[in-house]
Amino acid sequence: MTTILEVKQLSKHFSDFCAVDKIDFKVTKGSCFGLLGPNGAGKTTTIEMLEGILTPTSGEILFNGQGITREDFQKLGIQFQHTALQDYLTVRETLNLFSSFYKKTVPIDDLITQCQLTDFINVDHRKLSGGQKQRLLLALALINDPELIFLDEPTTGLDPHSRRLFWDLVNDIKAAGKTILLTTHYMDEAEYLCDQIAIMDKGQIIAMNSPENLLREHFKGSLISLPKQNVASQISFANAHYSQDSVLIHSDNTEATLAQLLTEQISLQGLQVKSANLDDLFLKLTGHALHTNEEKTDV
Ligand SMILES: Nc1ncnc2c1ncn2[C@@H]1O[C@H](COP(=O)(O)OP(=O)(O)OP(=O)(O)O)[C@@H](O)[C@H]1O
Repeated sequence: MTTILEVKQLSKHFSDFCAVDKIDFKVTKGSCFGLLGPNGAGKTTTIEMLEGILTPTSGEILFNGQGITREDFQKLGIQFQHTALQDYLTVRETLNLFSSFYKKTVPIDDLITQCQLTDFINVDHRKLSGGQKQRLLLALALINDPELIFLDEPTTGLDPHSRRLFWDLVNDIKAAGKTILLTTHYMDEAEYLCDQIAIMDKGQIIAMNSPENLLREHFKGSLISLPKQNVASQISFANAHYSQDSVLIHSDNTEATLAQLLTEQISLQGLQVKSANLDDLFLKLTGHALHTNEEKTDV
């Protein structure tokens, strides 16, 4: 497996604030690599250094084994969280305009088909829905036939149908041999799309592996979820995490844990035994949930 991108001890400080703190990772050619984490974790700062938008405070970025150069930046495709597009242009005119910025481009009609924009080519881009706009931004990121494509939180705010459609497009791009680096704070998106993920929190990478291996590594048994109101006081289990509405117990022996709950006269109403997902992993690793300010209590 060939490494297309390697990051060594990369850091970014804004004055005395450390937004990215000595991170290391490698991205394999043809894979989808995910940077995951809550708001403020340092994901955008990281990819903006990789894209050449921000200058790192320290560390190295290697592209195809060599220090990344200005020419290499031409081989990247970037879908920003917010891209300012020229007003009054249709979808096709916008694609034509961006196409004129590059020496090497792919045929616009191919991009229109690939990104499912056929029905909107003559529509002013300002009239597109959220999902349609994201597909246009994806087409713009692909216009220079890039080797490596950065997608910065591409499905934030989209409805479930539009997200699914976008995920299918990303998988098609990967199947065509392109490499994708994606940031997201949706764990299900990372689980669905990414071959490798790095979980970031407070500027650091706190776990990195394939989603399956991460879950296997950190959750040996089952995950028992109980509504919080069933538990009057803190229960005497190791590995109990309190989230907003529930108590999660990581159990190596489901039967024994259920027996203990009954012994402690805790109601099993609403109890679920489930497989752990990446949200559960984030809670376990950091003590706080990805989307709310929740607290963990180990008792
Ligand atoms: N130009 C800047 N000056 C000062 N602080 C900054 C600057 N840019 C980012 N930060 C801070 O660095 C931290 C990381 O921000 P960053 O945008 O990289 O996070 P993120 O993980 O991408 O979050 P989000 O999901 O909200 O986009 C945040 O605390 C942010 O306030």
